[in-house]
Amino acid sequence: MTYVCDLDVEPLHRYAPGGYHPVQLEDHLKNSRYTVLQKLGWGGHSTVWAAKDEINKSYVAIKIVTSESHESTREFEILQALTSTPSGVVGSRHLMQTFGHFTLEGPNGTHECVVSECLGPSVADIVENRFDGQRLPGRLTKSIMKGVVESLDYMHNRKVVHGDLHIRNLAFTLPSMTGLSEAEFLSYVGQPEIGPVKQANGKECSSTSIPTYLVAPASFPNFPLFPFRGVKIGDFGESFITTEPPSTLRTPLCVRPPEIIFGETPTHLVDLWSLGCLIFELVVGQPLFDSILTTPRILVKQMLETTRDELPVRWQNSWQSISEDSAESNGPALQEWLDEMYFDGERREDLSKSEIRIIGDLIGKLLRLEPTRRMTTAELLRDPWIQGLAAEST
Ligand SMILES: Nc1ncnc2c1ncn2[C@@H]1O[C@H](COP(=O)(O)OP(=O)(O)OP(=O)(O)O)[C@@H](O)[C@H]1O
Repeated sequence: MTYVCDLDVEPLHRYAPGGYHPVQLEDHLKNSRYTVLQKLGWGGHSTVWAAKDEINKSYVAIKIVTSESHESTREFEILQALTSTPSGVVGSRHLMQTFGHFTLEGPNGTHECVVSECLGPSVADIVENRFDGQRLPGRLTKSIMKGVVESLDYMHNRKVVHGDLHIRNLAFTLPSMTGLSEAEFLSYVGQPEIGPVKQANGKECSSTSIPTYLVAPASFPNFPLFPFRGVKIGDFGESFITTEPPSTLRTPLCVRPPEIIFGETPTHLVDLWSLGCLIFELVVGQPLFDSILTTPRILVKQMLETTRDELPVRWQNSWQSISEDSAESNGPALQEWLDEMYFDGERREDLSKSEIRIIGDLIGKLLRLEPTRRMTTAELLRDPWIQGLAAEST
């Protein structure tokens, strides 16, 4: 049976045994402790909902993982270990707070659920929707950069690797929602927009595995960028402890570190590569490496051109087998590319030429093909320019 819905959201075929749990607004979860009010988003392995916590009279995010995926317990344990530190500790301030986890039985199986703080729109969403796909003001960019470096340093000191760092996984911190009425909360995050699910022949949906309607992710129409409360790193679904690395990572291709492309076991050094890509995209408003229709071959060629590094010897055999032509460098090198992209005469240019030089130098030290040659977060935090930045948070 084929089902259709006019909303362009999570794929309907994933509402099947092993897949997503069919959630409807006003559903009560965990013995009625939580009431679902709005959808926050969805990913390859979960749908995420804003819910009222009837005990604490506050609002939380509940990530309901597909029933075939059992990684959320690990995600919860990592998050809890990271955020159990008092909130004043530098580094932990910029990590999503987590409150608990539970399991949910449904027509598609048993789903693990993680309860965490409700965050606002992602940095990518704000750039797209508020700044017309351009770039954030330089002051925010620098503050976010400092917060992310502090957080990564905090995580790496605790032997935790994020594994999926990019601007879609950075979300703006919301003001406190405790004590707000449901109507006030919804006026803030946005009223739910729903699209009915029908059978392809127009008949009503008859399967219990499939929701009767899908919900668009919250649009946060009244989200004020100022006063700026900082951003937090979310989505710890790929995170791991350095002593228990996975065999690979599912980081989006355009920010995937070269060692993952060449099949090496991930280490904390993957986050340093991703940080270099993230800083470039934050500053410029556009990803460093092509994100559309890219392939590992195109990507590695761009990495060689941009970094002007030699490919480590141990990867050269596999590179020969995937590259059709020689890897000669004919594109712009990193600093040249950063200058060209930042001072393009079309977008906001409120960082100075000397700041762009410093940022280019730091990105260059992170984007080393040989993972062990990358600048560490401890070294970044000793950099005088980084030290002079303020990471705003509440
Ligand atoms: N705590 C939160 N507050 C607000 N929105 C959230 C929160 N957690 C997740 N979201 C939203 O839900 C989306 C999906 O969450 P997340 O990326 O954690 O899911 P995922 O299944 O691990 O995704 P993928 O595996 O595809 O990366 C996010 O992009 C974000 O828009």
